[in-house]
Amino acid sequence: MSKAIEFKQIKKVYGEKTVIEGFDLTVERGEFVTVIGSSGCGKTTVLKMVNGLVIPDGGSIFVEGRDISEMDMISLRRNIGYAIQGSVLFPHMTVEENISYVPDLLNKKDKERTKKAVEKWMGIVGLEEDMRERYPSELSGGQQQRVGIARALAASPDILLMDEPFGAVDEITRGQLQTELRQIYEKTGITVMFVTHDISEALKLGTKVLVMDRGKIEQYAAPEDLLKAPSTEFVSRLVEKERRVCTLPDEQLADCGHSGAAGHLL
Ligand SMILES: Nc1ncnc2c1ncn2[C@@H]1O[C@H](COP(=O)(O)OP(=O)(O)OP(=O)(O)O)[C@@H](O)[C@H]1O
Repeated sequence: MSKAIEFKQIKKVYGEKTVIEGFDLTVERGEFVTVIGSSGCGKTTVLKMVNGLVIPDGGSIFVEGRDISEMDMISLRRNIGYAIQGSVLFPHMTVEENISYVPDLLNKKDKERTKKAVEKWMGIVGLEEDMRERYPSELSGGQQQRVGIARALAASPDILLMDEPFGAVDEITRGQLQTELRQIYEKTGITVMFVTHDISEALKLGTKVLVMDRGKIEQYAAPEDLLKAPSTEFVSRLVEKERRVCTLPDEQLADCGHSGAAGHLL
């Protein structure tokens, strides 16, 4: 596997407060990394540093092998999809216009190609054809979230950053969106970094889980390893409920499907 994202000795200071220091992380290409940790521990900051929305105060970040401080932000972001919680759609644009916004910038002349991309992604995220002409205010929260995901994916980025993208939807929609996202990931082989507060979601979706506390990495491991061998007290407490939901012996934990009902633990 080659490296998609690499953080080397990253430091971030807000005002007087150092929120991240000595942060090293490698995300291999094709990995689905879920990021979980206590509130305010720096998850969003880490994510936003990948697409240059937050600039580190020390260290280097490499995306697909290139130091992002030497790249122009437009070409960096072109290759990185970004979806966040709630509706961040352009309210004055239809569903179609929202999804085609970035592809339109990229294939200015090829309207047909953009139209096909919109059609394809609406289908994949489960949006009905007749929603094309609607405005965000005419959609439910779950539908708006789907448009947000389609928009993040429509330019076919190699990397997808998601910050609690399912935080504002009901449990059923959330389950559907999780399944759809996992299928998109399996079909496209995209590299994903996904921030969540929900340990069940982190274990269910991730091929690797990054557990953070106060700007530091507590553990970075496959879900089954987190359950089998939590490396700190913090991780142990985090996965405790999941382990109780799974009443299998340790060696079979990997097969339990990580589908416990722990909900929001943090
Ligand atoms: N622009 C900013 N200015 C000052 N402090 C900030 C800024 N952005 C974040 N912080 C602080 O940095 C710390 C890390 O914030 P961040 O949003 O990365 O945490 P998080 O783990 O994503 O939090 P949560 O889980 O609550 O969303 C917090 O203490 C936060 O208050």
